[in-house]
Amino acid sequence: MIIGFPNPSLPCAFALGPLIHAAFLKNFELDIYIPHMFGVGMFSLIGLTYFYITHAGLTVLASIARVASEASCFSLGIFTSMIIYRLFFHRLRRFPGPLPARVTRFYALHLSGKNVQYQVELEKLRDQYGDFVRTGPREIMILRKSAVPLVLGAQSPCLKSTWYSQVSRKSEMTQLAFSRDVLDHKRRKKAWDRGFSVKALSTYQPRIKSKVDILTAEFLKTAGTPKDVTAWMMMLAFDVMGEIGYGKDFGGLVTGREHAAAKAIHDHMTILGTIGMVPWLLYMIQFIPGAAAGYAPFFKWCGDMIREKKTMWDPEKYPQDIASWLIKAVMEKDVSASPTEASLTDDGRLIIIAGSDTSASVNACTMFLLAKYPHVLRKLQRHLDAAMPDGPHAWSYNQLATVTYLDDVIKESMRLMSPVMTGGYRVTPVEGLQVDEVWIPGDVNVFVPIQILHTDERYFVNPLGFVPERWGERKREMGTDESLLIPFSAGVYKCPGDKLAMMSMRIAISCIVQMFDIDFAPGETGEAFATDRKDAFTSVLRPLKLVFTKREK
Ligand code: HEM
Repeated sequence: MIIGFPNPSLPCAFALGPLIHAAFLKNFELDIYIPHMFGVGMFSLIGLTYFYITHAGLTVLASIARVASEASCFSLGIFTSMIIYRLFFHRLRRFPGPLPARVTRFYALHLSGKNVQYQVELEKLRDQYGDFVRTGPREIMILRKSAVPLVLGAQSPCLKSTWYSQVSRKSEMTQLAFSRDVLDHKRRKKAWDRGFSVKALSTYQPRIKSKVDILTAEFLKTAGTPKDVTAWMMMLAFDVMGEIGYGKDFGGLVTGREHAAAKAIHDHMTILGTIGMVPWLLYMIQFIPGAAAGYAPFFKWCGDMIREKKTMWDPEKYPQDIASWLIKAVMEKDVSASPTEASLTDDGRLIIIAGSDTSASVNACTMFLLAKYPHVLRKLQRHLDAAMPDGPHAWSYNQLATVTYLDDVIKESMRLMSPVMTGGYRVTPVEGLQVDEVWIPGDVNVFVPIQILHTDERYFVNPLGFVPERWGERKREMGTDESLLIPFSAGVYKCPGDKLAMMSMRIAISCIVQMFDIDFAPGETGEAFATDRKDAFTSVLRPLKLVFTKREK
């Protein structure tokens, strides 16, 4: 018997749920406050239990049982309210989409978790529901070419969505890519851009070539025997980014083994890519002791490198790598400087994460496509031979500028097998966004899935064919719209490393193609490689066995 004390009945606890939801939860960007809510929830439960024991004369067990049933009723009230609201009253209620997706982000996690091929699941949703699909309680996937400038373009009013708060909700504590503060992002991007200037790129070019030389020497040594290009292109990309990013050698190409830092990233990529479907879940995982332990070698490597570079800083020396450009801004207290030690270290990780898997994926996919379409390989070889008739010894980056077909091949490879498949999530401005005949309300997450757009038959003739000529000699005939090729995204959040990536891919692909014929290894069809690409924000590829045979003169 409790006399004179608050005695909330179970119906009261249930009724409190919708009240809290209507007054508080539904009006905030909850994703980033989930840990706080858990904290408040736990604190309240313990407090209430203590109260019933000390002030209401209940035994410990009775008190726990009572709080548990009240908490269950309260949760039931909240979830019932949420479900009813999301289904029948939400501003997106009229948009088509699967029922569970309207209710919870966990449905996206379920779709992604099936086979880590979210891009395939999204394609099915597009086929079933059309160009505007409600893929989450407050998320719309848009498949219209007019959405590209509106959502991603330089003049777009859309900002980065909650997806980018998965590490911290404070921009000054995170890497550039996760900065949601417009001014912070704009300021900091200038430091990155300096690291990709024409002059900086010219210092990187011979160093990339020297890494590619190690790779081609290895291919030459073992010519005719099957090579896993997925693994080798990854080691090349990491060695390149170690060199260009930090002036350090990961040593993958020489040892033939993945560096511990690289392995730390790859071991967790698919799981993190999937959990990222529910950004607040990913945000919370970092608070679980030991959950990020697998990443430790990578975090340590980047942290050590940044510290070492700061200690050895020489203001007189022209920066030789991307990290040095970022550190230069910090040392000179430039406005573009990474604001905190934490954000600088996180930027340091971004250098490797952003620059390696993406380029590795394009290189491996291009090798696959050249093996599958030998007439394209032959044509590219003819163009390279014409530009550099004296063969590999006369290879020159300047001469490559005349081989426009090389860029056509790379672009077509990125169109057909985009290394970033789904792409960045944005949030609409308060006044909403008009896309053709459809008005999307404000404060709604939107995205244009890159891979599906790239293979949309309305926008690309023969969308599943590998036709590099669509970017060159047949551009007009095929009506190619370059603005719809967005492997590097677009607008203010566009990849600043695009020119470095293009340079690096040009060097790698031209050197390999100039020296070798490329075929599938016996028993390898490339079928699984092509169809089983995982979508972990950047793509994760299966091994692919190819044979590189030295070309006859
Ligand atoms: C083929 C290679 C590459 C592809 C396809 C690619 C693709 C992308 C895409 C799609 C984004 C935007 C992601 C979003 O909207 O959230 C991005 C951002 C970024 N990329 Fe790349 N990238 C590549 C290579 C590189 C390289 C070599 C670097 C050099 C370190 C780099 C650095 C960055 C950075 C710093 C951002 C964040 C930009 C921002 O938030 O403003 N990327 N990249």
